[in-house]
Amino acid sequence: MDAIGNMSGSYSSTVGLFVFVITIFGLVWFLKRSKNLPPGPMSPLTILTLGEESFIKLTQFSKDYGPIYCLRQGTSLFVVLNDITVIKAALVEQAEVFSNRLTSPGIDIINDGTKGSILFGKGENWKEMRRFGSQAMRTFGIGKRSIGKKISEETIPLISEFLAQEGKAFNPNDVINNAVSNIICSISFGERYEYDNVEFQFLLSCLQKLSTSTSGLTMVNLPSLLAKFLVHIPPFKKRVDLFKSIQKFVSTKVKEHSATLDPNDIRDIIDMYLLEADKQSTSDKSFHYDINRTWRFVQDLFAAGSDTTSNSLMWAIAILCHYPEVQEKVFEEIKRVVGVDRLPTYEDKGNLPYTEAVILEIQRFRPVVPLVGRESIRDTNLSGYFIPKGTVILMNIWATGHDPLKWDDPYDFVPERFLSPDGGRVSHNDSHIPFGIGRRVCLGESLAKMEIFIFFSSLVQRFRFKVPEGHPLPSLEGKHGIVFCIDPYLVCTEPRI
Ligand code: HEM
Repeated sequence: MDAIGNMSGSYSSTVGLFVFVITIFGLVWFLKRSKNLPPGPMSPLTILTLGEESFIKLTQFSKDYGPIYCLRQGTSLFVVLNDITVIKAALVEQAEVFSNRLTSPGIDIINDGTKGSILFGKGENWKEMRRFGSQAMRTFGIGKRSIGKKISEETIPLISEFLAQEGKAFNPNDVINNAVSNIICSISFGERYEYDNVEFQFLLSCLQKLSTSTSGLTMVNLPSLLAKFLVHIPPFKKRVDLFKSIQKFVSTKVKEHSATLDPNDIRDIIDMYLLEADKQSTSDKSFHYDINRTWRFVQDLFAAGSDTTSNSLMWAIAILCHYPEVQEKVFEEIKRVVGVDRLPTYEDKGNLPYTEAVILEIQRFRPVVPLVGRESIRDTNLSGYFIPKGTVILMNIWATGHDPLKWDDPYDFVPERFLSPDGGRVSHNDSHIPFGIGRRVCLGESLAKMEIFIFFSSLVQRFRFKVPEGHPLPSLEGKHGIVFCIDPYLVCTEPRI
């Protein structure tokens, strides 16, 4: 018995020693890795307490901790980049290290996987989708089949809808969203829809519900096992069902396109995708294109391009109501340069510097994507600090646009800051990055600029926007989901022509 007792005693002291050594090693490893991290608040719950205006609170932290600092949520490390110098040092000078989007196996499950996704894709799959997306944008966005003409055509029903309100108070959100989404329908499906089309409205309602349903910073730690369970219960189940509806919608279009595909006449993005899928089926390259995942690419375009552009226009109209003198100056410039007998086109932009400066200032003053999440794919050094692999990187676009070292009176709305002293030219500021920066810069930047310019200048040419009598000015506080949205408001229009 004594021998057995001695054996078990020496066994437990060996295990105890082993645990002790592992703990010491773990502690040394942790301290080594924690050494030289950027400064930041110590609480492991800071991210959870940020709430809706996370980008504003994150900007305030930079007053205490500087342009680069870190936060923790449980075991996840977040590094926030708040000025253009650190953002360029990371996302441009070390583009490869920071080229992954913020995601996790858990989030990926909730989002129905990332295969074929340009927005959330990683590694080689993302690179191929990005190459494909850039080619698609060149061809259907700004290239030979210029979308400028289609956007100008879409202003006609848009203006009709505004006229149909006959000056009564209304919320312009739905009609603007119809026009903007129709542009993505044109490049993706090769067709636009009437605004009362049931199919179209069904698609938009799914996309709308998806963009407001659960997701975000606080889910970074979501374990895959839990995510696999959550997708079967509300509200996550609803998200999965919405994905299925969009998949069904796009798959019908894919079938129709397959049946009529002519490789010599590529009509839209679905045709381009089908052709790539066909090419890859006969090559020995790894398989990136899957016809059953076409919907994912198209859905990403809507997800990234619809709410962002609509909300930019919604902010624009609200801001014009707040600054009627700016609205009059834009109208006067358009009247002088373009006249009132035709609608402005994208080609007029170079001759309308004040109009362009107002658009740039709207995007600085109220950036619709104030915060962008990325992830480091390996250990690295940034601005003298150690950044471990897997760190969540937050690019604070709000902070760069409101940096007092780069802008005079950053919280004031002053379009002239984007003009040369004589007002004849637009002048740029490198801290103005509403479309992000680096390898994952907005794929639809050129398209969005075109849409915003054409819709905005056409609406201002045709209407004077006013707050309905007895109503308050639209609130400029906004709500931060994935997109920084303006709160619903009412406006009325006075036709100018
Ligand atoms: C006012 C309108 C828009 C704004 C402010 C905006 C802004 C942004 C921003 C900040 C990013 C992240 C960039 C980064 O990580 O550095 C992004 C990504 C993206 N945007 Fe836009 N966007 C707009 C419109 C559009 C449109 C119209 C489309 C296409 C139809 C589009 C497609 C995309 C895509 C596909 C990505 C992901 C790119 C990637 O991960 O490689 N966006 N956008």
